[in-house]
Amino acid sequence: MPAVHVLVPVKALGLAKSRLAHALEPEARADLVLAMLQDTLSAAHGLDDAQLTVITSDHRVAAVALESGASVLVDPPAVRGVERSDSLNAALRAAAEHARAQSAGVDLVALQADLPAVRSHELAEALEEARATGIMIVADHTGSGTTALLHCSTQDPLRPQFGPGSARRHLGDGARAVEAALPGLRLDVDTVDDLGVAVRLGVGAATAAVLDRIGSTLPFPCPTSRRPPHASSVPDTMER
Ligand SMILES: Nc1nc2c(ncn2[C@@H]2O[C@H](COP(=O)(O)OP(=O)(O)OP(=O)(O)O)[C@@H](O)[C@H]2O)c(=O)[nH]1
Ligand SMILES: C=C(OP(=O)(O)O)C(=O)O
Repeated sequence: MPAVHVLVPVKALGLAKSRLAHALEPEARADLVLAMLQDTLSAAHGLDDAQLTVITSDHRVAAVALESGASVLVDPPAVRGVERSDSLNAALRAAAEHARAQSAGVDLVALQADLPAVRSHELAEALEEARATGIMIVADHTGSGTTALLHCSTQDPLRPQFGPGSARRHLGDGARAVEAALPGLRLDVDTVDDLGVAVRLGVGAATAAVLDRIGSTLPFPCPTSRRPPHASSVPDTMER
């Protein structure tokens, strides 16, 4: 039985990363989404005793997830193919129930899929804090969103409230905020500016390779700097 089950939701590629649509053609955007997912999963695989599940209804996303060693859960039927405001949280609730049915006491982490600069040690640090505290969030680099909801040492059902302004909702619902800096874990990439910051922090190998191929129109230098495989310190170019 795993000690922690990491749940990573990804919507259909045709709908994903609409805030990058002005800068990248649909196929390039899809490739970038898949690459950021790969790098996020690689970092999560570095956690001790972890099981990973990607929740998606997209076959290309599912293929990348399976190749990385994650399990795949299809979106629950009520939300499949429908852009409803709560479909993301419904998908996470269903996945959390599934994970708990497999292993009642498992810790849960609902993790964003667009964290190309995240490091395993950042996830481990957040998890350690949550194991001592209970329910915690990692707020995103803007302070308003949530990149991870950690649900440790509790039998309560997961209550994900992702979406714009989610940090405040999670905190209002009793979650505590992880205080450590964790710049890669906080950097969810939604805009071209976010992507530029991620490149300066050092993105994972999959994202770097895609940016090297598609990034000629982006306003920062590609080829990108790849992060060292076992980097444990934060570069001083870091921005939050
Ligand atoms: N499985 C699943 N994942 C979802 C769903 N809706 C959103 N997601 C994922 O949840 C995360 C945050 O979603 P959004 O902010 O709506 O979408 P995004 O693709 O990150 O960016 P925008 O299109 O620019 O809003 C992304 O990783 C999405 O792929 C859903 O209905 N089902
Ligand atoms: C869904 C969220 O983030 P974003 O829309 O930035 O991907 C969130 O922060 O809850």
